[in-house]
Amino acid sequence: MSENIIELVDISKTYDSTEVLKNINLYIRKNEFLTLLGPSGCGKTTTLRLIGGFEFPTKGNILFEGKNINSLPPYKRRVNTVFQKYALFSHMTVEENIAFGLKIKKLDPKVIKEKVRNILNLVNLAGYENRSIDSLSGGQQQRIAIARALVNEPDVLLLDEPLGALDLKLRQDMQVELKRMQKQLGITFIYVTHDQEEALTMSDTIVVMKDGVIQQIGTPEDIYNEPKNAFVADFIGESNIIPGVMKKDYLVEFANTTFECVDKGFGSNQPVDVVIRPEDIEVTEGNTGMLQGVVESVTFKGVHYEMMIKTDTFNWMVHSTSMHPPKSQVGLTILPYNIHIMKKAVN
Ligand SMILES: Nc1ncnc2c1ncn2[C@@H]1O[C@H](COP(=O)(O)OP(=O)(O)OP(=O)(O)O)[C@@H](O)[C@H]1O
Repeated sequence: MSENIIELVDISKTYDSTEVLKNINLYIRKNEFLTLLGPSGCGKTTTLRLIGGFEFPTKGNILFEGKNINSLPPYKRRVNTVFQKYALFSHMTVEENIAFGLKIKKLDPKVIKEKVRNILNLVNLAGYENRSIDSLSGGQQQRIAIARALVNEPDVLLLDEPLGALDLKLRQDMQVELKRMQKQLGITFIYVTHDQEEALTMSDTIVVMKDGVIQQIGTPEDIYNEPKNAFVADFIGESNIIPGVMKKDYLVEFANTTFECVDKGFGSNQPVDVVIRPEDIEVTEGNTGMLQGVVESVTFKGVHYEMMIKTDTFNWMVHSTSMHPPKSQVGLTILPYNIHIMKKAVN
């Protein structure tokens, strides 16, 4: 048996002659926390709905533990879903909401009570059995929605922007809690978000999508440090993206200057995108550095200063813990391993 729990093989999905998923190949390992990340409309929810069985692929195969489940209805898949709108039954108590699926399965009432108690412990809402849904905060309701899915002990939990409606502080707390639950229960989580920070915080694997095409699959570190193209680099964090030309091995030209870089084997005279993170540019005072510029603006961001620095050819965004005042002359230095050479984005 493969260690992949779910495999999407050459999946395409067309709605009214528009192809919204284009040849998706994705292998999801048992017990991993995998996140589908991308801008609105890129096909994240559609991918999740295909896995849940709420939609069927136009082309390709979906495998569960190696077996084709293309035509299996949702209730026969060992998969549960938590949607953004939690869809709890507001006229029922917490216990009735969580027990709903178990009652349908005709489990012994004593077993149901025990399971509800355990799952409420897990989501840190022990003793909430008899509370009405209306009396709970948004964050508590969301935890009940998660508890209701988890109590069925699915092998895979699909989560579609489950924290989207919560405010920032609560969202961050819930991110930590969700991750803890996932590890504790050993369930495979497939998580949809358009929030890059959320994806970086929680995931074992991130799948970056754009216009129905997978742009990159990797660990958060891979995606952040080695983005495959300018789209991924820009989406995953603020970056300086400059058109450049690979001159020959280890040399790239951009901003009218030739820089040493780490060779990617793209060949000579290739047009490329050069991506440089704001925190990877060193700023020094006066007529110094590899490029010379003038500070246009400074914004205090709490941990660092964000400076916009204008050189002859480009406006650079720089993050630094030391501040250089507006209008001051500065030098910029970029080390070879901080110069990321990218292919153009795929469509
Ligand atoms: N039932 C449908 N009929 C027609 N088009 C659809 C249907 N469902 C989704 N689409 C289209 O498919 C594309 C992908 O939608 P999807 O909901 O998967 O994107 P998403 O990445 O989840 O976006 P969001 O973050 O906004 O939810 C969109 O252009 C959407 O309009």
